[in-house]
Amino acid sequence: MNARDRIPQLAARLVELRAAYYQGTPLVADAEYDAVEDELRGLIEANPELAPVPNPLEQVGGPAVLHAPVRHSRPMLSLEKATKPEQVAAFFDRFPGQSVVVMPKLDGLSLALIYEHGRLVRAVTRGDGTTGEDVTAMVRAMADGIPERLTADGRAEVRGEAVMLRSTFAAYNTAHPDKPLINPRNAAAGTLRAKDPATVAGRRLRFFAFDLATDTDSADTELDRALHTLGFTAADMRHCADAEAAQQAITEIEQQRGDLDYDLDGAVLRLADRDAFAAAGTRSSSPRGAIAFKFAAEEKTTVLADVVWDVGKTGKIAPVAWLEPVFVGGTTVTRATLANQEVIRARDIKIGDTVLVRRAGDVIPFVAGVLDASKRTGQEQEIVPPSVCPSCGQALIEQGNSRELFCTNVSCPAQTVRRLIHWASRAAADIDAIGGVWIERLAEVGILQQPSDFYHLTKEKLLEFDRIGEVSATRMIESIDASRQVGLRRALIGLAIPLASDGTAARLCRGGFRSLEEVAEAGVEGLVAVEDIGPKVAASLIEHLTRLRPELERLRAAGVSLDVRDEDLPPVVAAGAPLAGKTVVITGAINDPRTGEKVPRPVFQRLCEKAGATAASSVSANTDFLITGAGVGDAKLTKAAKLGVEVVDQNEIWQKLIDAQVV
Ligand SMILES: NC(=O)c1ccc[n+]([C@@H]2O[C@H](COP(=O)([O-])OP(=O)(O)OC[C@H]3O[C@@H](n4cnc5c(N)ncnc54)[C@H](O)[C@@H]3O)[C@@H](O)[C@H]2O)c1
Ligand SMILES: [Zn+2]
Repeated sequence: MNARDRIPQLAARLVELRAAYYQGTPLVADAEYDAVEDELRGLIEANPELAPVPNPLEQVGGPAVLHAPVRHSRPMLSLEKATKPEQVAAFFDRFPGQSVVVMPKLDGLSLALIYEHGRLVRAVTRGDGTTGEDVTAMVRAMADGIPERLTADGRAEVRGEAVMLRSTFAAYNTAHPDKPLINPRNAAAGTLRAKDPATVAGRRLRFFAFDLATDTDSADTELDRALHTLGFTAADMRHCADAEAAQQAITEIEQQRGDLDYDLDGAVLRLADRDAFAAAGTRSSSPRGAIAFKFAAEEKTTVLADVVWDVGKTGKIAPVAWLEPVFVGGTTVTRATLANQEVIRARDIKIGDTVLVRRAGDVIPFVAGVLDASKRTGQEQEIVPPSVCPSCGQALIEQGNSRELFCTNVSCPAQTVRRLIHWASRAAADIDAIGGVWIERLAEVGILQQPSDFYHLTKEKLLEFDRIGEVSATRMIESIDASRQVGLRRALIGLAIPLASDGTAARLCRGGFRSLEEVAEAGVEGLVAVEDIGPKVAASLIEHLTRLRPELERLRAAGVSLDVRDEDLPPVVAAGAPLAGKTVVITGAINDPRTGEKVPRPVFQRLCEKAGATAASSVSANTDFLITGAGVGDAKLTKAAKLGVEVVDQNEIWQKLIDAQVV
């Protein structure tokens, strides 16, 4: 199609997509929307005379269909996009000698907060950039990080992004399987659009500031200091003197992306000095003093080709989406979880649908829902949960609010394979020379049925298989031999007992149990006496360890150690322990300052414990120190500041550990 026809078509599509998006019902994922914008931009650049009037690329946001319109004192604009280092360098060249801040481009919705004589008088959405909507009441009710009063005279306008934290989003969806939110951005927009805070309980938002204008010059001209002094949490700004430093900061933000508690879709570069930013002025739809560097999309749409019900190691039967391959979150995804039948029902997902796939951070790829049901052709098929186990045929049972399905047949073949694979996994016995495919094969022919069977495999038996040669057979046997030292904690993990987590196994070791048999004999009362082990977990442990008693005996007979290992014992507190009596929370990446080597967090935690500290997993009023490594998320720091918890850099702690000869 020629540009003359294509341009108006793309322009109309943009208008349509924006309208839907700003209404809170996007029709496509952002990546697809951006592709339409990019194509249109490219065509107009090549054919400027064909630019549509009006040109949607020079307009901001969505249509102003607003209940309570408020005109902005100055437009709320988009940002010019950059994808290449050259564009970052060009930005620096435009502003020689200026300091630039690089910060995450938060994926929420922008708000303008207006303060008069130090009081919050109005909170307004961006709207079409010229006119926004008054959302003051909902912002007051639902958003954290927005002070009601400021020590600022005259008029002050703070702009920033209201986001739903990923943790809030996840907690809400767990608590409301029947009315799930599709992604944090949409959820934030929907929350502020609600008429009544009661209908959106549990959906709190957080505000991060990135812009400030005042009509007096009392505030600092440096943006982040000024925002901080006023009592705002600003977007995490890093000062960069040149393009190279900025590129480095962008890379860092992208690497941290998975560890942060909010979605971000890029990094923003902006002149650090407020006056310089204002003086740089604006283009039709973006300020000149800032650009946005885009990251790879964490959400894309693709076709749901099929749903397969997968049998897990504890017998849970979970729906797995088979997808047309899609590049999202940095990899090609072909499988994603659909969680359970309630999620499928609540999100109204059918086979053949174009679905939104989300892969953010370390979370397993997830089918978030169907964006545009009008794409349906009528050929889509209902996803029907099985009534019997796809592996053994036993009738399934349903459990819990989300009606999870379970096969309770202990000799179910699929479960057997899953359990064997789990026993061999790194967190458990770590038999790394035998992969899942071989475990499945050995289980099929009946040689492997339970963990103890690994220890009766011989090289001769393995060599009977066509595709196992001398070298791999030797490696397999060596790997099995090494795993005999598995010990109490990892053996318990390897047995995959429902409700018992890796943490449970660690707590039992620290609680003084010396062997798996001792745990099995302790009774429910004996186990709940251990800190942080509840009655349900204890009951499950006793039930399953009693059932597994003969297997424990077989493992022992095969020379497998089920005794506690030294490294899992409660730490011996060093004399003159420098952290005695302190409760600490560790966050960020930890590196040994003497070697610069990365130190896994559990290892560092153990060192702190040896120095007398008690480690906790989240910051509370009881925390003495928040120990920070590299790349710490704002959420924890903010919480620490709020609770008056002292924030201590890892290097200070390392010094104490070194001085006390703990390391
Ligand atoms: N899926 C869809 O159909 C659809 C439709 C329209 C727009 N979109 C998405 O919306 C976005 C485009 O919106 P846009 O062009 O209005 O915005 P933009 O990408 O140009 O960015 C401007 C916005 O970034 C936000 N922001 C976040 N952190 C910031 C920071 N640290 N400093 C400054 N601003 C910050 C502000 O809210 C500001 O309004 C794109 O990501 C696009 O994919 C999607
Ligand atoms: Zn089964």
